Amino acid sequence: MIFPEDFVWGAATASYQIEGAVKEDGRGQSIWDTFSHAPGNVANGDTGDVACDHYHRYQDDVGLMRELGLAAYRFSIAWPRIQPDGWGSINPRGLAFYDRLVDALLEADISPYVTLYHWDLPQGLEERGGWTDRDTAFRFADYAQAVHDKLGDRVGDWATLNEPWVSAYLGYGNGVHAPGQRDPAAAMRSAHHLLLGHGLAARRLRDGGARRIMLVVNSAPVLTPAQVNDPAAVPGEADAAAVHRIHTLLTRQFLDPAVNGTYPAEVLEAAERNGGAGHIKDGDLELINAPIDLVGVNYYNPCVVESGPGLPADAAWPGSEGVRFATADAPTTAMGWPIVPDGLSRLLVRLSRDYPRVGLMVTENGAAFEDVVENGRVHDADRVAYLNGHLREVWRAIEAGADLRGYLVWSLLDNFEWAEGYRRRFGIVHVDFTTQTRVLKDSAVWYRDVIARNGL
Ligand SMILES: OC[C@@H]1[C@@H](O)[C@H](O)[C@@H](O)c2[nH]c(CCc3ccccc3)c[n+]21
Repeated sequence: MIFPEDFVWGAATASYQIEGAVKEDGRGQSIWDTFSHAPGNVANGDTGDVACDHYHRYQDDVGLMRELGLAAYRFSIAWPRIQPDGWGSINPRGLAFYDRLVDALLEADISPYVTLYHWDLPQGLEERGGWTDRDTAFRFADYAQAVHDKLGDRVGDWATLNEPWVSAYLGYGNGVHAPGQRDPAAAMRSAHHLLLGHGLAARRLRDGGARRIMLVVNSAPVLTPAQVNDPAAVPGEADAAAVHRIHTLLTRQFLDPAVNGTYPAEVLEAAERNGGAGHIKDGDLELINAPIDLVGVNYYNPCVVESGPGLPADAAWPGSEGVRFATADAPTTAMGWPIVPDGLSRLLVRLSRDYPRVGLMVTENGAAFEDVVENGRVHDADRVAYLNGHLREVWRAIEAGADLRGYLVWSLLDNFEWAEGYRRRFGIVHVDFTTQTRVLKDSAVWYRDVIARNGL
C-alpha cells in the first residue's frame, strides 16, 4: 500500500504533556498545573512539573524526529509561557523557546504544525471564568495573533484548538479534566466560547497570512454493538436515534458551526435545557464560521451506543436523552479502549462526505499498551499491530476518495497522559522518567520504515 506522493508523515505531542519547566523563563500557571497539584485528580499524584523535560531537551528530541524521518511535527504552545496570566504583555523568554524549537525543526527539514491551545489555559483567565466567560474567546484571539506575528514567517500550519469537546465536557462537564467543574450548563457555554475563540483566532491568523488553518477535533464513528463488527448491520429506530444523538453531540456540535456556520437543532435544544442559550449571540455563528483549510481528526476508537435511559447530564453528555453507552466486542488497549481499525476509515469517509469543503488530516492516532523494557529495547508488537491496522484503513479511506493530507502518530514520546499521569504510555519512543533517557521502541523503527517507503 503506497500513499500519495505528498502525504505528510509525522508525530504529535502537547506542551503540558512533555515540556516540564513549569516555572521557568516567566511561565505562568495553567489550569493543569492547578488541577494536577490538587490531590485525587491525577493517578499517583503525577503532575507535568517535569514530564519529559522537553523544554531543556528539545534539541535531542528533534534529533530523534530527524532520525525517524518525520516530515512534520505537531506540538502545542503553552499560552502561559506567552502571556503568564492569559492577557496583556508578551513574555519574550516564553516566545523565544518556541522560536528556537521552530528553527531546530526547520534545520532538521521537519515542518512545524503548531496547535495554539491544547488545554493549558492560563490560571489567571480561569479565575475570571475561564471558557465559561465569553471574554476568554477574545483573549485567545489576541494570544493567537501575538504568536503568529512571531512565528508566522516560518510556521505555515496552524491549529487553533485541540479537541474543544474535551476541553468543554471533561473540563467543565464531568470534571475529569482541568479545571474540574461539574456543571452541564458551564460545559455548553464553554463549548460555544471555545468555538468563538476558534473563529476569532482563525480570522486573525488568516489576516496575518497563515498558509493553512485547521480545527482539531476528537471524533469517532458512533456505532451500535452490532455495527462494530458488521458495517451492514441495520439498527432499529431507537438505536439509530441514539447513534445520531451522540454523533451530533460529539462531532456535529463542533464541525457544523466551524465548517458550515450552523448549530444542529439538538445542540440548541440541549443548551435551552441546560442553562439556556443566551450565551449564543447574534452574529456568533458567522464569527465561528471563519474559513479553514483542514479539519484535524483525532481517532482512537469508535463510540459504541444503543438506546437507553439517557446519561446523567453531568456525565459530560448533556442532551444525551435516550442513549446508553455499550461495549464493543473487540480487544482493548491499556486505556480500555476498543481496537477497531476500520472505525478510522468509516469515520474519514463519513467526514469527507459530510464536510466536502475542507481537507482532512489524521492529527492523532495511537495506543497505550503495557510496555516492557528488555535489554534496553521495547518490543511493542501490540502497538505496531495497532498502527499497522489503522494505517491500512487510512489508505483505504484515501482509495475511497477522502481528501486526506497526512497522518500524525500519537505520540512521539511517552508523556503525561492527563488524569492517567505517567502510567499510560502512548509514545513510539520510550521515556524513562527517572533518567529522562529516550529509547526507540520497535514501533518507532517500524514507523521509520513506513515513512521511508511512503507506505505499508
Ligand atoms: O489520550 C491520548 C491522547 C491525549 O494524550 C492527547 O493529549 C489528546 O489530544 C487526546 N485525545 C484523545 C481522544 C479523546 C480523549 C481525550 C482524553 C481522554 C479521553 C479521550 C486521546 N488523546
